[in-house]
Amino acid sequence: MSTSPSTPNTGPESVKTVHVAVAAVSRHEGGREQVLVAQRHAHQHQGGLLEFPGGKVEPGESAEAALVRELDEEVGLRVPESGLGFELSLTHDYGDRRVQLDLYRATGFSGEPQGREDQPLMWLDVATLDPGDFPAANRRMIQVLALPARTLVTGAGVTADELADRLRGWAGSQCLLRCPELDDAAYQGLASACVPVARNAGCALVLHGAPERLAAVPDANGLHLPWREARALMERPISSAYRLGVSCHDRASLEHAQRLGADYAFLSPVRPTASHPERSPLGWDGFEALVAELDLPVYALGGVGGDDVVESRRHGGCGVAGIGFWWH
Ligand SMILES: Nc1nc2c([nH]c(=O)n2[C@H]2C[C@H](O)[C@@H](COP(=O)(O)OP(=O)(O)OP(=O)(O)O)O2)c(=O)[nH]1
Repeated sequence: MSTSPSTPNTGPESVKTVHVAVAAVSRHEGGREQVLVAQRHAHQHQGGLLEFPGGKVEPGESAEAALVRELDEEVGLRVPESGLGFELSLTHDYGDRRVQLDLYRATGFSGEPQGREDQPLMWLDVATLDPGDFPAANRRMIQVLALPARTLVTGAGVTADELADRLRGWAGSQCLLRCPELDDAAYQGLASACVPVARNAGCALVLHGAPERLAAVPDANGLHLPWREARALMERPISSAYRLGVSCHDRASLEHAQRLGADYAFLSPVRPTASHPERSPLGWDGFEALVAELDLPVYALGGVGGDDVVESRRHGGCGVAGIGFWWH
């Protein structure tokens, strides 16, 4: 699942790798993020399916320049390169064609979208995109778009006021309120105070612990199960209207999280950490080996930095989680 340059396959059944740049052209409607989606013509490769606008990168052209050109040619939008944020690069083998897809999020654009190649266009909510409507390579792209790149785990002794201070500058992230020192009553009081704080900061607030904690503070955005809670469950304990995460350390726990219908998992430790010196780090290759083949977005946790998002995604992850990179 790692990225690879668009070099030709030299194997016996040589299939050329086509380098394609695509954009999730993004807008906000009623507080929800929507992206522009087109339907591929029936005669095209992966015809009839939905796609993100974009196209092949010409020889000598950068992916960004290709996107600026394609978005104008295909959907009549003017997007400066500065309006493109890199999200993910992946390769996918369709058997008859191998594609390297570079996904960008386009936030700064002007013009009204129009299907210049007579392709139907629509704005769809990111949270409800159905990977089954898209080519297979888009599954991971959709998972990555639907989740924040960073999960900020709170440090010891957090208060609502301190959280308000610390969340400044982290809009768009997900905050995990982790307070192992608090009993349920104290946690409920703190969580209730933190819901508006996170909302004002533009962050999703995910509670940590047993499902009852979310039932007590239903305005939170989700629940993260420590492994000791997740292991005892046979099915998803909360509605799909909430985000569900699970802490995992090995393949068996990741597969269990996937069976539970989790929306994401943490996998740790990727690097050595002071908090768990007894656990041997997976390293990025170990991380990749565990998440490959899974159909579950996984955050890299343990000694990772806020800038390791691209590294995580290069190794099959959806982003990074941690305390150290934002709390200290
Ligand atoms: N534009 C776009 N292409 C995608 C997505 N997902 C995905 O697998 N692809 C694949 C389908 C195609 O094999 C390739 C894009 O090629 P293209 O649209 O420029 O060219 P094409 O195959 O339609 O036409 P041709 O020039 O090969 O005849 O990338 C996506 O979301 N958007």
